[in-house]
Amino acid sequence: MADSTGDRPPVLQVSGLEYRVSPEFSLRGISFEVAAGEGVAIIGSNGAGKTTVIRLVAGLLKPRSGTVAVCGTDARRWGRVSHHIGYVQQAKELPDGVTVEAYVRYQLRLRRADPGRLTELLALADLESSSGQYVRTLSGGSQRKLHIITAVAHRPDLLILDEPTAGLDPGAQQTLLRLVADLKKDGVGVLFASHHRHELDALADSVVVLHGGRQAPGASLADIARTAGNPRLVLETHPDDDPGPLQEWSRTLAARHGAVRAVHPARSGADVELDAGEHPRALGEIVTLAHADGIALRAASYHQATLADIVHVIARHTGLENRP
Ligand SMILES: Nc1ncnc2c1ncn2[C@@H]1O[C@H](COP(=O)(O)OP(=O)(O)OP(=O)(O)O)[C@@H](O)[C@H]1O
Repeated sequence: MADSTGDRPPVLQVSGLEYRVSPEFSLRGISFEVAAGEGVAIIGSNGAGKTTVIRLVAGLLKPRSGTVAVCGTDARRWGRVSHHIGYVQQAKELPDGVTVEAYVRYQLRLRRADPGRLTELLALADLESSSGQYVRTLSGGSQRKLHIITAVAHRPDLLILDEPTAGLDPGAQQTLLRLVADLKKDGVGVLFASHHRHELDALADSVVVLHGGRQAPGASLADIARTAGNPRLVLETHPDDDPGPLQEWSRTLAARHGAVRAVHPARSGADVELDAGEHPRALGEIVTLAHADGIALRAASYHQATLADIVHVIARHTGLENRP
């Protein structure tokens, strides 16, 4: 990890972690830190070992070697460190016939947290008006928010999340990411496993890249951005048509659309480079502009490297791809 954590104290220090999952798969030499208020993403393709690292840090598995220290205390002294940790598993069932209020009250008792936090926690997740609703009837996004507020009920220093927005619609994803970002601002260190760029953009200050149970040495968020390149739009005319008018028209786009960084002529049209980040509306907006100006398009498409693409490139560059 090359990204700066300033002078905030570490809430998690993982050093030389090794764990054998099966004869076919082991984690080897995993080392990283999470500082107070810092977000650290663990990324990697399917089966790279992300959940295994999460479960080791959450105390559900015991490492074969290496150390995990939480707020400066060795995690083998679990009784001393468990109250520093809040953990939200990937898929967690909620009970039948229990209201939101009753569930949060129960979790506060379970975690020996201040019972007076009920109102504050419900407000944090915007769940006040749902307090009388049965937890099983909440939307997926609200259920996930409920898990997060109960995981932080005892004011842990480290929040651990496995794929925080998986399965949620875009609106619920944004709400959830805002909730976790607010917790970071309050000084909670956040460790999360992720497959999605938008989660990194919203929460990550640094990154751990895994491939086949090993860690890409020194991989940083800057490497991710560099490897991803910028998103682009490909605008095409019919192959039998002259692409000149489309190319001529597309040259005006940089001045007319805020996300357009550069335009390059291509064989059957134009390649429109956008600024870094995600631009979910840019394609529709630019097609609308073309239509309004009488420009005939045969096809228009949006291209952005996925995290899986990026991880493969980093694994190849760092030599991890060919290691046994
Ligand atoms: N109980 C188990 N028995 C045998 N192999 C397992 C077991 N649990 C996990 N594995 C294997 O360990 C490896 C790492 O799994 P892990 O769930 O940590 O990966 P991951 O990066 O979180 O994957 P995903 O992105 O698909 O969730 C995988 O190859 C998986 O098949």
